[in-house]
Amino acid sequence: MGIPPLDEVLSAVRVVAIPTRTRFRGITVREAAIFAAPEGASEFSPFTEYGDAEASAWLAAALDFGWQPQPKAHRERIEVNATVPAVTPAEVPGILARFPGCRTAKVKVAERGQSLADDIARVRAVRAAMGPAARVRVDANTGWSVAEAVTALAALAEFGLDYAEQPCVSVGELAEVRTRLAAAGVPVRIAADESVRKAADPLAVARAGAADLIIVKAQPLGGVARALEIVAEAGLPVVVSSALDTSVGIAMGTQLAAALPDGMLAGACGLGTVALLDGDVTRASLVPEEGSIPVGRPPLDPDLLDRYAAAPERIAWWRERVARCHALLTDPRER
Ligand SMILES: O=C(O)CCC(=O)c1ccccc1C(=O)O
Ligand SMILES: [Mg+2]
Repeated sequence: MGIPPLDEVLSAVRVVAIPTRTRFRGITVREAAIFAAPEGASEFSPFTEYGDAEASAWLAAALDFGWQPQPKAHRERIEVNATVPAVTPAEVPGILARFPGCRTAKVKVAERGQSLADDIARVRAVRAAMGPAARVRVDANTGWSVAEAVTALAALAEFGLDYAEQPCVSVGELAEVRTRLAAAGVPVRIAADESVRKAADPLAVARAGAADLIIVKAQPLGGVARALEIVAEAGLPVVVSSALDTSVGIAMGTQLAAALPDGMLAGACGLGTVALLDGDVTRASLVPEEGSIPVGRPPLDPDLLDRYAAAPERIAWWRERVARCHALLTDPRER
């Protein structure tokens, strides 16, 4: 894949700072670099604490989506899950209301500073609000030890869980949780997220048999085409997810989900998160309607790019980050 020259990339970039409607991952303002690129709008939005080596995969994805033709879409809409941050039970109905028609919810658990009792109360509130037929998932974002994961998932299993996403940090721990839950007769599947998107080897988890399914995200995996290769090699069912992107980054996710062969998708995708933002860069936001979002590339809105423009020092910071990551992708001496 040819990488466009840095001056062309920098002349296409805008930087936005969009408030979130609810604190998520400790974030209350989401910053993103948005490109008005030849193939359509593209997004580069690694979290600000990520180093350049990790962020450069996100830039490869943004340049691929903005400058290269994308694979054929096999579907027009993508079913999405409601994403429930680590809120109190009283806040659950308000969060779910932003995801109209969604029959699957993914609930954040194991948040730092909270207890298992908080997680149980939150999952109970989600199950109560959605009814017995809904699918309920949890995402611990590596927050548990093996022992904590087994205890927590045995307790949460009473609410009927579709799967538990990344209960622990390492591939070895995921495998152990999976084995211990099976031995204890606890019917909870394990999904790998960080073990795919942050690992030097995204296929290690599949090779080790450490998960029942994998979460794939286009930006951290280096783009739609690379993510499709990983899916094909992993041979496990897939849920496509995002990283709290604007509708432009979500569009990259819909492109990936729509390109997957039938039968690979393990249910609703985690692509409904524009509903958690208090703004966007397009008037055609990819927010859930009747439980799904459309596949496609929404046009950038110049007024919204102005309204959410980041402060000058943040724009400079992002432009320098783009330049450093671009160098990592193009200059062999940087490897
Ligand atoms: O999968 C979803 O429902 C939404 C995306 C999500 O949870 C997320 C968003 C930002 C950073 C990390 C994660 C994650 O899946 O761990
Ligand atoms: Mg996750």
